[in-house]
Amino acid sequence: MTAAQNDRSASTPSVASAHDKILIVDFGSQVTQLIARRVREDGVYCEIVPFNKADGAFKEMKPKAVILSGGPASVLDANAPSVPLPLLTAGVPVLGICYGEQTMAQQLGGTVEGGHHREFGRATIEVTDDCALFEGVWEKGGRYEVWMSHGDRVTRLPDGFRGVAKAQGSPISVIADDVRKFYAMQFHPEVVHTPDGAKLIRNFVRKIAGLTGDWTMRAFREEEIAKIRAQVGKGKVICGLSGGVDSAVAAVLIHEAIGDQLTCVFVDHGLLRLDEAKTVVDLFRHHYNIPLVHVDASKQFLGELEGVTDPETKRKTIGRLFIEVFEAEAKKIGGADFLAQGTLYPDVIESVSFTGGPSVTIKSHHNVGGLPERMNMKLVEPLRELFKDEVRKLGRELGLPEIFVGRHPFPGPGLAIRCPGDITRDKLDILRKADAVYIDQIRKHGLYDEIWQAFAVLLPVKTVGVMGDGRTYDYVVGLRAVTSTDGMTADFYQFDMKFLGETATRIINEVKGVNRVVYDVTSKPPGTIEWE
Ligand SMILES: Nc1ncnc2c1ncn2[C@@H]1O[C@H](COP(=O)(O)OP(=O)(O)OP(=O)(O)O)[C@@H](O)[C@H]1O
Ligand SMILES: O=c1[nH]c(=O)c2[nH+]cn([C@@H]3O[C@H](COP(=O)(O)O)[C@@H](O)[C@H]3O)c2[nH]1
Ligand SMILES: NC(=O)CC[C@H](N)C(=O)O
Ligand SMILES: [Mg+2]
Repeated sequence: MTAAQNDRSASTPSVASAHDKILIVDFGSQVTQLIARRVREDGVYCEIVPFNKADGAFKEMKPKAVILSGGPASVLDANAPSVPLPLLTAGVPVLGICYGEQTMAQQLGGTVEGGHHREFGRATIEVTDDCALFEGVWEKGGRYEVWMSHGDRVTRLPDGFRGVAKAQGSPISVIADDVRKFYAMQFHPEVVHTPDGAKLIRNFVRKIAGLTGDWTMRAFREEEIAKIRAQVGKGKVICGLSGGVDSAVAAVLIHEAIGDQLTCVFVDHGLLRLDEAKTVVDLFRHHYNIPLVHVDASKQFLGELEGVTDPETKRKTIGRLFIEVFEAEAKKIGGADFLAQGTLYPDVIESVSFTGGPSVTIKSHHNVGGLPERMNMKLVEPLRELFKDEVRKLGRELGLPEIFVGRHPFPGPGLAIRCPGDITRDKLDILRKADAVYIDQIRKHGLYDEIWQAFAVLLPVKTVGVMGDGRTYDYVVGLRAVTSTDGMTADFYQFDMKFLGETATRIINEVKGVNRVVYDVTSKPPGTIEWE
């Protein structure tokens, strides 16, 4: 297979599953995946499929309802993406969001115009009529806060529709056809900045489309086990195990499915944190009776990364080397047909820009966008549709100890992407020590579980200091800590200054080579969590 085949649609539709399903048609919005989250929070299974594959997926999946995402295109452009017609004539309820509303309105005979009243960010909407979508949430005459991000707007209703809400930049902001159960809105109900958005989506999913909410982590577990068995047959599987939440959950799930056909491989690439290799291997062997190979590949990784400064080159080099190591290990156990990874949905979304409804590549996660073009093993990625908090739930469902489930995420490329610029053993050594002090401080103050992810970064700058009456010219360490639910958006953590001061003092006193510490107060967006 090729890396390009890893498109952002979660997987092939799960025909085997008997659950009520929703098909989300993706027009390339950066927040499409949040629609999926909201739907799943209602206990309803859903899959995201790019608009140009929606026709086939609709036939195969037989969803009970369809949701159309937003997107960067304009329906006024030539060759603008559209909804495959069978989705609009099959008699299933449809919810259009932003671009989804615009294309639905235009395809059904209404008019969309652009260029005059752009609305970005918070906006107020006024409900002008009752509507099934608003039931129990919004009332006629009420004004409510929503989040908008558009330039085009619907200016004439298609036949059968009525307008039920208006906003300043979009006088026909929510449209409804109760007979066909078609509803659409100009704002984004899927983002948390639309405070009642989740309830509106729930009304569509549960009340209007009548789905029952029968999708649970227990069901997911059973279905994935069946899928893994069907995919793998009697083949052998190697699972990349990092000690992180995702690969631990993937390994335990796959082991439940295929038992001793599975071998785990832990790669020490020389980019791990202080004592991490030993801790992970001991911990896993102590809790699980799953064969685990510990490979020391640090020479190979650090050798090839010498002099590499560009973040994407680092990521791609690391992605390729991981696969080389996995393939070598596969040979040693007499060949393996499959490579399992704990890839999650956000890894896929951030890595891939898909053609047709362009969402851009932010960074190539080593396990998705960083994979080499040609690979001998086929991928087994049972968590590819899930968000981190869902994986944690699944981990608890599988009985994994909290020490695995509650761990902060750690990126596969490791300290390589926390050492901007070129990577040397000396720099890695300094970074390891500083990071260990920082995490020790966080644990001592009982803050570990409040924080989603925390780490130190070694900046490629030296500054002047004065220590013991002498001049120093040493590195700067940046500290990062964020809160998040799924890693897609994040806020910096608000430590008190006393904690930061104490931590800076400890780092400078205990780590030779550092004479200054700074704290990163950037949220995501506009920053990302990691620095590269
Ligand atoms: N050191 C490693 N050895 C073997 N496989 C690895 C290693 N680091 C990462 N991987 C593989 O890459 C996948 C993606 O890494 P990622 O860091 O996103 O997940 P994780 O480490 O399992 O969980 P977490 O996000 O909590 O750190 C892992 O699930 C694992 O399959
Ligand atoms: O396994 C991984 N391989 C990667 O290449 C990679 N890049 C980022 N991350 C982790 O993903 C989450 C979001 O990170 P960013 O905000 O930096 O994109 C954070 O939790 C990051 O640590 C990675 N994990
Ligand atoms: N967020 C969106 O879906 C935007 C739709 C369209 N590109 C517009 O600007 O109106
Ligand atoms: Mg990890």
